Amino acid sequence: MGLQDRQKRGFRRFIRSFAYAIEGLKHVIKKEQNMFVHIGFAIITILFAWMLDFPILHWMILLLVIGGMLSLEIMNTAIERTVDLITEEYHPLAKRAKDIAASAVFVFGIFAAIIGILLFLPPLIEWFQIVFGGV
Ligand SMILES: Nc1ncnc2c1ncn2[C@@H]1O[C@H](COP(=O)(O)OP(=O)(O)OP(=O)(O)O)[C@@H](O)[C@H]1O
Repeated sequence: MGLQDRQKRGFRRFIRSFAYAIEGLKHVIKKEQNMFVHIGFAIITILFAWMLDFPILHWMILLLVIGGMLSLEIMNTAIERTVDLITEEYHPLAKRAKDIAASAVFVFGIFAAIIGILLFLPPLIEWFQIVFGGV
């Protein structure tokens, strides 16, 4: 969207904003190693949830956590790039901004891991008991 288009409204602008969002998404997937790792974990957890036949409520929690984690990582990347745009020199405030943005991902990651344990541990224990219980 050109800067001159900012005042325009309407459906075409709405659709174009989707195209720009997809452009941003493609960029982080291709260029950001952390994003690659998060997507890998997301795929593995979804496969496990499917194998363990998660109930609908557990699927909803899992997808919410995955969506939150990926969105936060994308927002962290946006903040990193904005800081890089402002300065390429070492600056304590640039460090502070990047570290704080990264800490948001870290905090969400800790809670995502706890939720993951709460969701996966009981059905995994049950699965082990069924498979190895008779041994
Ligand atoms: N301009 C800067 N001034 C001071 N410290 C910085 C600056 N840029 C980065 N840092 C510090 O270095 C760390 C790593 O930054 P770097 O730019 O290498 O990676 P990133 O921006 O965190 O992520 P990516 O590897 O995806 O670019 C930051 O978290 C921050 O602590």
